[in-house]
Amino acid sequence: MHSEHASLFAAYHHLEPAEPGMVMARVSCVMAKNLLTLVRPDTELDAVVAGALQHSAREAIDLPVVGDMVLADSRGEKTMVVEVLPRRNILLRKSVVKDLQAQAIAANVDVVFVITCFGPDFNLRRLERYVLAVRACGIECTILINKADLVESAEIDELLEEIRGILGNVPIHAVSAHTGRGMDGLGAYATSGQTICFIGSSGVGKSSLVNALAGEEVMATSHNRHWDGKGRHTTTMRQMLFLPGGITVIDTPGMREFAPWIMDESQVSLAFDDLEELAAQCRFGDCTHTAEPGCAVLAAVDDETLDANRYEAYLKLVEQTRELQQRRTLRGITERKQREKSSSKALRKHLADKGRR
Ligand SMILES: Nc1nc2c(ncn2[C@@H]2O[C@H](COP(=O)(O)OP(=O)(O)OP(=O)(O)O)[C@@H](O)[C@H]2O)c(=O)[nH]1
Ligand SMILES: [Zn+2]
Repeated sequence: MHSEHASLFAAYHHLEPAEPGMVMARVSCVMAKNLLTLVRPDTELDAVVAGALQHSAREAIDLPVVGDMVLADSRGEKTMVVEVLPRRNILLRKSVVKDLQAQAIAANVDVVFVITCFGPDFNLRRLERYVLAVRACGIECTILINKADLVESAEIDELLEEIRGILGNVPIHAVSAHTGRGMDGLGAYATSGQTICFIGSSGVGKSSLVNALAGEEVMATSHNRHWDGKGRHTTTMRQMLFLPGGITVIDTPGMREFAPWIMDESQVSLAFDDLEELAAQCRFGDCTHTAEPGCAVLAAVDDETLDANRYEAYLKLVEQTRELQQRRTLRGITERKQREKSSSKALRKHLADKGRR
């Protein structure tokens, strides 16, 4: 039934539990916080997250996310996910609700399609943030610019050139879900066993592209989708779809913002390999590329071989990363002190109770 996961299950084979009733499965949908759907090569099952796993999770991203490989206990009335197996990768973004926290989008992904579209809403800076976020997670990224049917060829070429100038060598495809233009170029990604995650703002045509890739209507688009009466569509959960040809698609709801989640500076360099190459030629090993003599990065900005906006985006990200690291360290210290305080209080109470007995 779900033979598309065969290669992934093969890769995790050594972790398959021997105990009867324990199964290895992949998370295909996260409905509520602890209500999940799992798939195995032969079946699909509903599950809940075991209490112990919920309690041991230090952060929300430690809990199962769509795409995760998990171990589940199917002996009881309800199948319970007891462990999240080591992830090959995880796509994260900065949480929009909780400062200093990451939000998990999907795990064990082969390629992320960052979708945007031609038209007045196109925003280069936003596209840059999406690409940064994906690359900073060490995941391969491809840009699809949809609705190519709405513009002239010359306009398409101009925009592609501008993006390449700024983002370097990211693969870009101008496509149209409506006419099928450029869809052939996606064949290389759409091979059996691959997991493709679609991200992009609402209305860029993610669902339409999934359908075009599938060659049939596997998803409702905004044309024919049900609305919940509050102006939102009802398919807000992340979900996995299985396309003919053994391709797994993880579709995400349209997101207004996709801020990169970056915990240390080495991740910044993952997203700026062009800049790092230049940095290797700076005179000083600890060059900050802001004022030093012999800085190859500044020289490249001066002679315009490095885009000034890209340079600024880099500096901003490095600064944000340092600030975030500092704040996380401070928060860690406060939390540790609080824990110490409450455990010594508990100990004192325990001793006092013992003394009374
Ligand atoms: N002209 C044109 N319109 C398109 C194309 N692809 C999608 N659309 C239209 O764009 C609108 C949004 O398409 P959807 O596929 O629902 O977009 P989505 O990104 O899935 O939206 P969310 O689910 O809200 O994130 C619909 O009216 C589509 O008909 C295309 O290639 N060309
Ligand atoms: Zn430098």
